[in-house]
Amino acid sequence: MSLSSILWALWYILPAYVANGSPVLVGGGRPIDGGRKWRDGKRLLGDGKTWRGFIGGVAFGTLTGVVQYFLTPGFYGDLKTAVLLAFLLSFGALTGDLIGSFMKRRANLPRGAPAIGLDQLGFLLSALAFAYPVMSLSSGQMLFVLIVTPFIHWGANYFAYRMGWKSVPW
Ligand SMILES: CC(C)=CCC/C(C)=C/CC/C(C)=C/CC/C(C)=C/COC[C@@H](COP(=O)(O)O)OC/C=C(\C)CC/C=C(\C)CC/C=C(\C)CCC=C(C)C
Ligand SMILES: Nc1ccn([C@@H]2O[C@H](COP(=O)(O)OP(=O)(O)OP(=O)(O)O)[C@@H](O)[C@H]2O)c(=O)n1
Ligand SMILES: [Mg+2]
Repeated sequence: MSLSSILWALWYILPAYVANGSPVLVGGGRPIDGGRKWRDGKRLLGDGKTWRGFIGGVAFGTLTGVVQYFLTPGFYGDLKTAVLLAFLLSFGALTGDLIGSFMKRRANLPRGAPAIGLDQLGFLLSALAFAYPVMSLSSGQMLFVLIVTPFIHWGANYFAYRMGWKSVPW
């Protein structure tokens, strides 16, 4: 695979990364599950999934797509496509994140406990699936993004931990 197709793959997926990373900075407040429990007596999603994090993440991710369009209009064709793609990548990423937390709670893992694989790739697979109908990566590019995202995710989380934004480095 060429270097340029690798760089375009990272450019394509960037809104999903911003959407997934920004709740750490903008999240908080009322949890999406409203404190409700599932029939197993555990929380539906937990206090780590908030409305402010979800909506803020979708907003920043979508905004990223607007900025990307003005930097590389040719990649998207038109602004509408760029915005729709960024919205679907962001909404997909954060929906995948919620599904991941739902699964973690069912597996009796407390908020913030690591779930290797799910934490690093759940949001990504969901983002790719939501965005697929609008614009998609080649299979080689998808494979590349799937391989590098766990490393970027770990790097970003470690960075956020060192900055004091997160209490755990994962
Ligand atoms: C390849 C190796 C070994 C290392 C890579 C090192 C690397 C790429 C470091 C990135 C450092 C960096 C710029 C981090 C962003 C800071 C940040 C906000 C991190 C928060 O990460 C939280 C984490 C939450 O994950 P979880 O919910 O799944 O547990 O999110 C992971 C983040 C990513 C997968 C994406 C990485 C982030 C970016 C490429 C840029 C994201 C930019 C923002 C979030 C800023 C937007 C915020 C606002 C308010 C505008
Ligand atoms: N929809 C979201 C997603 C994340 N966050 C914030 O971002 C932090 C890190 O996100 P994440 O690692 O996904 O949550 P965890 O606290 O690890 O919870 P879980 O075990 O459910 O993944 C959360 O603690 C929370 O402060 C938020 O407010 N709203
Ligand atoms: Mg976590």
